[in-house]
Amino acid sequence: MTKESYLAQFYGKSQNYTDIPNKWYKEYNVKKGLRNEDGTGVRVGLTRVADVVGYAEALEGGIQAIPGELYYRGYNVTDLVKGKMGSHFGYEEVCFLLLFGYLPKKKELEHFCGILRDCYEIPDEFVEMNLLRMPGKNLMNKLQDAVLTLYNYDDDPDNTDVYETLVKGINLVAKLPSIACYAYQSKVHYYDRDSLFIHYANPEYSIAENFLSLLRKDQKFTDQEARLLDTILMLHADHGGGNNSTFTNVVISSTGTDIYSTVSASIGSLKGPRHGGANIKVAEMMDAVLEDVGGYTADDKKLRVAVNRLMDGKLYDRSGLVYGFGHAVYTISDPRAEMLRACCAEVAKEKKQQTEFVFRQRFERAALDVMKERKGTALPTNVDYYSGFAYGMLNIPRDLYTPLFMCSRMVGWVAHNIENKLYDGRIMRPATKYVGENKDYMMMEER
Ligand SMILES: CC(=O)SCCNC(=O)CCNC(=O)[C@H](O)C(C)(C)COP(=O)(O)OP(=O)(O)OC[C@H]1O[C@@H](n2cnc3c(N)ncnc32)[C@H](O)[C@@H]1OP(=O)(O)O
Ligand SMILES: O=C([O-])CC(=O)C(=O)O
Repeated sequence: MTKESYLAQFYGKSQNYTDIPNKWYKEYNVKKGLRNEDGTGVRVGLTRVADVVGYAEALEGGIQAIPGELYYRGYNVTDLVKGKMGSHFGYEEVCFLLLFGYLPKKKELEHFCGILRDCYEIPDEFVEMNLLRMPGKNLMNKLQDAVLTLYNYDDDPDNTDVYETLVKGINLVAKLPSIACYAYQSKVHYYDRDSLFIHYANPEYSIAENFLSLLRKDQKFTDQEARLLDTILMLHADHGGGNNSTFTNVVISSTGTDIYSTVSASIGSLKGPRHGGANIKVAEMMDAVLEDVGGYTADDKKLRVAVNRLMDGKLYDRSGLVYGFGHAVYTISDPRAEMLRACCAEVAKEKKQQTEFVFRQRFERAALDVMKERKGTALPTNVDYYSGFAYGMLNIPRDLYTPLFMCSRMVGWVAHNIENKLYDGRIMRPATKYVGENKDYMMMEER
């Protein structure tokens, strides 16, 4: 027998000793996934950073489904997105709002943008040693690694004072888009065998403009493209304290560890396909669906069959999931998906990608119908369903979909980290119930 087959044998045998029957969770009142019976999340904190509204309390008890809304520091994100139209870039304004709690005056925003832009530059040796010499085949893993390495570039990395956390956090918000681009160029060069180019960050640019300029060989982009990316960044900047990566952030930070360790853990969480990693899964799933149904002209019946095949684990990754649908808080709709759908409709016209967009909408309708029929409850389209489509129209490669989500969410992680340090501060330490038996140790020869 090989070593591996011994391991498989031990693993098989272990099931007799380690099983936890499902009914015990109910018996011991354990909230699986930190969820209540009705699917709502167990309350683990108080926040004034953002409000994710997906249901109301019904008069007769329980919850009532309502259209989703998202507020940053009390401002509806829809209004924030509308408010920047034709004037400033909105992501920086949202960063200010999330970090400081109020909308900046013009001068305040200018100063804040100046501070951010002063942090864009990445030291040459960091790029050479950590990104070019050590390319990563998955950018989220590489970015975890890069963030941990930034610890070494900080003179006082273990200082976790609130103000220091703010300063270090702003530095990360400013630097990570450039690092993500460079990590991508390195991956493309060394793993995908394509040409390498590394542009320098431009301190005149907003974060969205800077990202497009670093990514493209000719560094050119249109204002419309930068504004679309800016809107996407705004929509991903925060999602309350309960989403997995933000919760991870405060759990880790509650031990008193440094911000680099904390953020690296959040990146690991966001990578998961049931969280931020769903944006890449949607893109791959749509390729599989397109192939399965025979192209864009497939009728609605074929699309419904494809949804059923996905749910039965017979198509794509066999997980049974239709990526880009369902949410832990939103019931009827995710406001970010609604906004992104509208943005995509507009840009698809200009980019002549209406065939793809119409197909995506038709698949969405088929998925919503089939999932409602099979699950008995509506599962909403979530932010990840249209974000990848929008990135695609900006010629942003798939490798960068989840990293872009991460770059945007960094500010939310920092804001919640600070809030938690200020107003909770206690080490997170929930409990588990031991449900095994205690046994007397047996000497080797007695077993
Ligand atoms: C930025 C973000 O993180 S947004 C979410 C991105 N993730 C995805 O798009 C991945 C697909 N979606 C999912 O996996 C889930 O909907 C999650 C993780 C987002 C939410 O999970 P939960 O809140 O635990 O799911 P919920 O309790 O609402 O699910 C109810 C039922 O619908 C099923 N379901 C939920 N979403 C989906 C889906 N997308 N495809 C198929 N079935 C689904 C669940 O399996 C469950 O079925 P069951 O009752 O037969 O066991
Ligand atoms: O809130 C959640 O669980 C997931 C989500 O949409 C996000 O983090 O943006």
